[in-house]
Amino acid sequence: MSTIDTRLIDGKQHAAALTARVSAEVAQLDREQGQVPGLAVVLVGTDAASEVYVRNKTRQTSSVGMRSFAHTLPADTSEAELLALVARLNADPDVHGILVQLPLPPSIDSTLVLDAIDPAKDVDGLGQVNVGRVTLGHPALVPCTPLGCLLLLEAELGSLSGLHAVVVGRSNLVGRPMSQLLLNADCTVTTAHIHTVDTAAHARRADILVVATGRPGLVRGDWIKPGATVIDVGITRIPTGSGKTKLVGDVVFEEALGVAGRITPVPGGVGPMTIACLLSNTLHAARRQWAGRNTGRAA
Ligand SMILES: Nc1nc2c(c(=O)[nH]1)N[C@@H](CN(C=O)c1ccc(C(=O)N[C@@H](CCC(=O)O)C(=O)O)cc1)CN2
Ligand SMILES: [Mg+2]
Repeated sequence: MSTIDTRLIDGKQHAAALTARVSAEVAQLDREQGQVPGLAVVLVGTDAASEVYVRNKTRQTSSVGMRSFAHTLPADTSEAELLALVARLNADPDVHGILVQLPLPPSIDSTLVLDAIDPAKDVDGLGQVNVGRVTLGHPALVPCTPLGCLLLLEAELGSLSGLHAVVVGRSNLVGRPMSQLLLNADCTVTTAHIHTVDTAAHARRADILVVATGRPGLVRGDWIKPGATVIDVGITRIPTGSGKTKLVGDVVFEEALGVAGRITPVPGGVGPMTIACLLSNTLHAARRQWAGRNTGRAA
């Protein structure tokens, strides 16, 4: 049986190209107009993975020439204290983007906090105004991970019009906005989730298969239509047996090779695009605030 020569989608390379474009635009804005975008990142508590992500975000924000404002709050911060910080950042003219790192401690209502962010500064696109705009197909600030997936798909495939996309997972962070973005890109979209009967059968019909469940090894090689493009959003750290650990996705990578036409590796696929898209969203948000408009890019 002949196998397909599966092409790896290099997320690091795509992310580096996007980051370089943002960096060049930031330098030009500073040179020509003396204006510098600012991003505030808020971390509550000491979750180890979140600390790493926030450190990477603040480092990359500074490295593209933007102002970075880091706010690290203790795990016992009250909802009212966090809402007060968000209100201060909403009112701060040097802050054009606000990101509250998730997950928040269970004592804090994430929805309340995300909805308190000024929609014009909501560079994570997780507040109800931007979610609603994406759903209506209107210009919006779009959540970073699904935006990164969409940019990878468009860079690899060109027009997505008419393709059948299957999204496995319906989280507010990835699955739901991903399905909406693919619908807006004129795909025929199926969203599979924990209650779906025979997810494998749906997956086998996908030209584009996006998997965002956080369940390592869920998608086997025989779930993939030969030649399909597979975007693996899952990132789970698992033990390797020798006291060491490694990162894996939701797709059994070795089984996908020879079946998928293209696939994102884990690590080095979708992950790097998340922060690059955050920088890009911050630049878009700043431009719109300076222009006196408060909407984001076309969704
Ligand atoms: N407010 C938000 N919270 C969270 C988001 C988000 O977009 N907004 N996403 C995730 C975490 N995340 C950013 O916050 C993120 C996850 C992974 C990566 C990444 O580059 N992963 C690398 C591997 C990194 C490693 O070695 O550990 C990869 O996949 O290659 C970047 C950002 C949850 N919270
Ligand atoms: Mg994201």
